[in-house]
Amino acid sequence: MGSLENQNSYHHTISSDTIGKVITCKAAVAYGVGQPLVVEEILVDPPRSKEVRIRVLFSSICHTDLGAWLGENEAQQVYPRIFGHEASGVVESVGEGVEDLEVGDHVVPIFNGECGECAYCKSDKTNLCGTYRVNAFKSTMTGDGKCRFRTKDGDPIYHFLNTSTFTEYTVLDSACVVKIDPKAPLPRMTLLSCGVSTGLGAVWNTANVQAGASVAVFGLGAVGLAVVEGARARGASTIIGVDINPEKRLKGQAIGITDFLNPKDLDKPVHQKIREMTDGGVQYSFECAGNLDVLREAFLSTHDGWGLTVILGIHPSPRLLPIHPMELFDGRSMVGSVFGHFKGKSQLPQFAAQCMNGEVKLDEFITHELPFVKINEAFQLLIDGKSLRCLLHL
Ligand SMILES: NC(=O)c1ccc[n+]([C@@H]2O[C@H](COP(=O)([O-])OP(=O)(O)OC[C@H]3O[C@@H](n4cnc5c(N)ncnc54)[C@H](O)[C@@H]3O)[C@@H](O)[C@H]2O)c1
Ligand SMILES: [Zn+2]
Ligand SMILES: [Zn+2]
Repeated sequence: MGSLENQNSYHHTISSDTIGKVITCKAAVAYGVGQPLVVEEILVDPPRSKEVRIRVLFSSICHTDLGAWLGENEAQQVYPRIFGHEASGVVESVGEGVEDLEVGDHVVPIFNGECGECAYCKSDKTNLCGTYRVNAFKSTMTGDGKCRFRTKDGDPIYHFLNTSTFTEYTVLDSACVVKIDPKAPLPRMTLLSCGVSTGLGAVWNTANVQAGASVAVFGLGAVGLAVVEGARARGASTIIGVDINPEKRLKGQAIGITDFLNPKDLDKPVHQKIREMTDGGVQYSFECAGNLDVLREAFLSTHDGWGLTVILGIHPSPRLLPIHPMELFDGRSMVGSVFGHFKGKSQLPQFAAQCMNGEVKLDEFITHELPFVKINEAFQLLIDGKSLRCLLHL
């Protein structure tokens, strides 16, 4: 395992020997809520019509994987299952009818697919595809409703978020695979598969933050810090980072927060403090902690009349929004953002170019690297608040 920089010229040779055949490879299989993942050999079927099989080279762990594995957030509880949705890799083979991808292409999977043809894909108001949108309650392939993974005993292993990347080989609908410039460093492109695109996109596409704006970001994990990076790149003049983990202050400052607040250190609710600091409230707040009490604080931190709160965190059921409808009469609004409102297949290549030319800085986001077999350690780093993204080498 070399350093990140060495891998910027990473190349993986794909042999044609496996095309059309079942592949035996290593995967990290979840057998139950919160149980350590088991790294073992599984069988991966060839891709069927409009599907693609990928050799996953790098995968990182997003809080959504953690929440699903802990049974905390909205997700179907079916086992055995292969989690993981933030990755990069190379196309090993393509099924019938796949025209835009070929063997050897460098790709990132997207959990929120884009068919390009349905009413949703043709609308510029949404990035939710009618067929391939993210669905936490789906655990099989779209085409035939079956699994492409099996245990060595032949039992099905279920899929997760259209992707399942904690495995050396995975099968995806081609609508959920984005081709990336082969010159782009794959280790860093892994971040574009979820966390960084989600955070940046929420600022650029969902809120459309402009230069000079004031912003508050609640939860400084990879998603929240990508919001910070997006706000910095747009020239926001005030970027307040809020986190209960004091270690996030330095990380936030390295990327671009102008102020850090730890709600535990305050003698008043954090929204009151933010309103005092910003002459009545920030223009934009972003909830990236997945906590409804935090969401209420984020909502009340914005200025009345024009404040906008963007929800990025995934919230547990069955609680509902923590606001009274009359509070909306004060002119604050709230909107959800999935995958930063990026239409993955059509817009991610351009975003990747902006990351490569330095407009967006990705340096701070990969804090750890581990071999795939140490995946449970990587989960623990995220649970303990020590890592932003731990890059697993498969
Ligand atoms: N909308 C989407 O498309 C999308 C995509 C990716 C992730 N997510 C969700 O975004 C959230 C963040 O993901 P991540 O990978 O950055 O997670 P993370 O675990 O790395 O970061 C979460 C941060 O929130 C902080 N936090 C926890 N409780 C808090 C509180 N009460 N007040 C302030 N800060 C608090 C933690 O200390 C941590 O720094 C998760 O809920 C995840 O499921 C949504
Ligand atoms: Zn994610
Ligand atoms: Zn579509």
